[in-house]
Amino acid sequence: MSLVRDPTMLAQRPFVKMNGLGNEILVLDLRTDPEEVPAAAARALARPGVLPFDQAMVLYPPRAEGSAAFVRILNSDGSEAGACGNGTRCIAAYEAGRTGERHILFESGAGPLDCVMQPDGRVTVDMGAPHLGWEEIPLARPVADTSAYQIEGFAALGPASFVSVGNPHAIFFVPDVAEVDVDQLGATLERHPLFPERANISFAQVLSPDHILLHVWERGAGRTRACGTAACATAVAAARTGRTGRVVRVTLPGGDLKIDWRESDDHVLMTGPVALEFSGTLTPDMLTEAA
Ligand SMILES: N[C@@H](CCC[C@H](N)C(=O)O)C(=O)O
Repeated sequence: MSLVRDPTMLAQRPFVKMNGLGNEILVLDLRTDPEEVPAAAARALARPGVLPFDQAMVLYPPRAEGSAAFVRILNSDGSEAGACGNGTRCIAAYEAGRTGERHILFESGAGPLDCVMQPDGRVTVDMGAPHLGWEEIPLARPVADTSAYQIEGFAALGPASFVSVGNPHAIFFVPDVAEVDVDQLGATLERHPLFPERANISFAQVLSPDHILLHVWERGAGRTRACGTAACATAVAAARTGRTGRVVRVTLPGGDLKIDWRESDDHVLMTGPVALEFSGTLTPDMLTEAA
């Protein structure tokens, strides 16, 4: 990979714009000619009127046998994320479209991502086992019970549950998500001192033991129409606290995901639709913030 950090080095590279339940995903396939994507280039591309996205999934040459690509995930603010469920489903569909493969493996900073194309066009991704210890999430100080912890100053929300599925999540179970000011609370809690790496903030309403309504404020991207890892983390938190079973439907503003926290190996499986929007070529003016 080049060490040159001039964002315009990425000009003339192809891009594909996709979405998973309205979670806006930009795919940059740099496998044939790898190049660094600086944070400034990600921020420039994500600007309104350019290629607004929630996450960019950047594909690099595989490092392990059997893997299609090593994936780097960038939020629209240029920060790096360890995991992105909807983005992973999008790149699986992209790769399936390119190769005809139905079973695709990627590698990410958080570990392997095993994806399967379903006959109905939906994509399932195995997000691995959740991490529940306070150091793994991570939290700034020891919390004995990460399934229910009252954050000082937020008593009205009740206790939060913390889960990492390769990225940090805090989940609040509330009686009515429509009553929650997601933008104000999300922006404040994302940067709460309890989260040394910031956090994705979810507000969940349990409708029944197998159905959850979810609104999410994403770290590094703000309020989004869907967040796959938040759906996984919320399903784990809900099952852990006895609110639901281990298989749930999670309804987000952009649509439904099926989450299965598999008992046999503790892995979380996420299934949902993806959409291909358009493709094109990056130009220098897209890649510079001053443009
Ligand atoms: N939209 C994603 C989550 C992306 C990463 C997140 N914003 C973070 O910084 O951890 C998903 O579908 O999981």
